[in-house]
Amino acid sequence: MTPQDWFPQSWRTRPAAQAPPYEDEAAVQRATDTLASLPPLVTSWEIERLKSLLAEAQEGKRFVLQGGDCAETVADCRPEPIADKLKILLQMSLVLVHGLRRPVVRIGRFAGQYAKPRSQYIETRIVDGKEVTLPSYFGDLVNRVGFTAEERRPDPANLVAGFHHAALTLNFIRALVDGGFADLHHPHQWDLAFTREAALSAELRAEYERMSQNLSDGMHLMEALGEARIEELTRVEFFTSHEGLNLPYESALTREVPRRPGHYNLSTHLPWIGERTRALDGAHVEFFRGLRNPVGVKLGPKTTADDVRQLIETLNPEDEPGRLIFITRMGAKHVENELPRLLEAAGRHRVLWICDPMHGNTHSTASGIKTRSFDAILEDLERTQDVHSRAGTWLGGVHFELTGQDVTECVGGAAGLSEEGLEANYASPCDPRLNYQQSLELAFLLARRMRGQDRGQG
Ligand SMILES: O=C[C@H](O)[C@H](O)COP(=O)(O)O
Ligand SMILES: C=C(OP(=O)(O)O)C(=O)O
Ligand SMILES: [Mn+2]
Repeated sequence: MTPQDWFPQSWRTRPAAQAPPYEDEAAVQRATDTLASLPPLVTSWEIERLKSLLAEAQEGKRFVLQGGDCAETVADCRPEPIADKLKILLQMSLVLVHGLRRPVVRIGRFAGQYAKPRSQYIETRIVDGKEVTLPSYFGDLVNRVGFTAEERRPDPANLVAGFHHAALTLNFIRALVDGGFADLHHPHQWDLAFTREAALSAELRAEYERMSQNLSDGMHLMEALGEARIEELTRVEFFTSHEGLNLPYESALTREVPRRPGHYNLSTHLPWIGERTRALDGAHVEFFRGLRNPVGVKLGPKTTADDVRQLIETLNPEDEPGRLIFITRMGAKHVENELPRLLEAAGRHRVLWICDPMHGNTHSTASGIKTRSFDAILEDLERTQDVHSRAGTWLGGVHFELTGQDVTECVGGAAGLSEEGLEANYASPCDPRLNYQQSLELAFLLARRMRGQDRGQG
């Protein structure tokens, strides 16, 4: 079960891209020793269950909704942002269940999405008239976003602090879900405070209310008829995911478990490898190949057919169902040119294709604010769907950077957020997220379109 020559630390023999510039290796070792001694965040049972659901998504029987912050922060480890994130993911999943007539697998980018790869390792700003250069912000697992030498110093103590905040986040999510917060019979409970205010257009609000009423009526009818699948359709589960970037952290939480072969990364259900760290001979691919978790790999427009074939060969040599996810993030302009050859290269191997329409569509405004346009995000999704449907492959999910809060980070959407409006509430420490309304609107547009395509095929 454990691949040849692999052990949780075997990645150390390979070059690790994006490794934080820690100054005190002994302090890193102390932090990882602490992590290795603590109880894990998730269990192998949950991981195997997710893998079986992903296997069904590969076959076109389910759809995956993966979303959350670009960079989680310990400052936002508070009840409202966490509950609002669950609510928007629940609302979106309801729209998708209704539109696609398929169960949706909900996977948060949360409870550990604290490590960020960066384009530049250093950042220069003018402070009090002087040029100051400091390390970039690499996520709260490494340093802090504030622009002082102390905050930007990679501090190994953040590895343990990040783990504790991931545990608090997950504990709250589990309590909410187990306590009935996410019960599909009562979708009105998930309304965000501002749903009834101006945040949703009247048209979308009416459509959402009609749909949740229909769904709720339908469920009660199915229950009355003793429909067996109702339990399956209404059971709400959340799984966690994050970029498995910081290998000292990830490997400290990778363990053998009683009664199952192999090693599990018990820091999350679904770790993924980022676009910047997927080198075939690099440390991340080496580490991931030995995990029993399902694993994701981000694929950008420069990915070659050969990369795809070798990633499949290295990460899923036995073609295990539900094991390998390719998260394509081409950018609206590149999808049609670059995606078809990757689908062809994967051939008949078992892969779950998910579209991340965020990371290929980032640009900066003239005043230097990072943003994404709603239209480009939608276009990326639509083109990706079209390429899949022409190739006869199933687009099995979507991956968004989003928040349940009313931020102003991406432009466009029904409310017509303009570049001038971005500064009103731009809160992300890294990439721009869809706000509540933009997220729900996208779910509606996607569900309508996929339903139309389904009808067209049927
Ligand atoms: O989330 C993805 C990356 O960490 C992010 O896009 C990097 O942003 P940068 O190009 O500003 O470094
Ligand atoms: C770093 C990320 O994306 P990518 O690796 O696709 O650039 C991310 O999803 O936050
Ligand atoms: Mn991002």
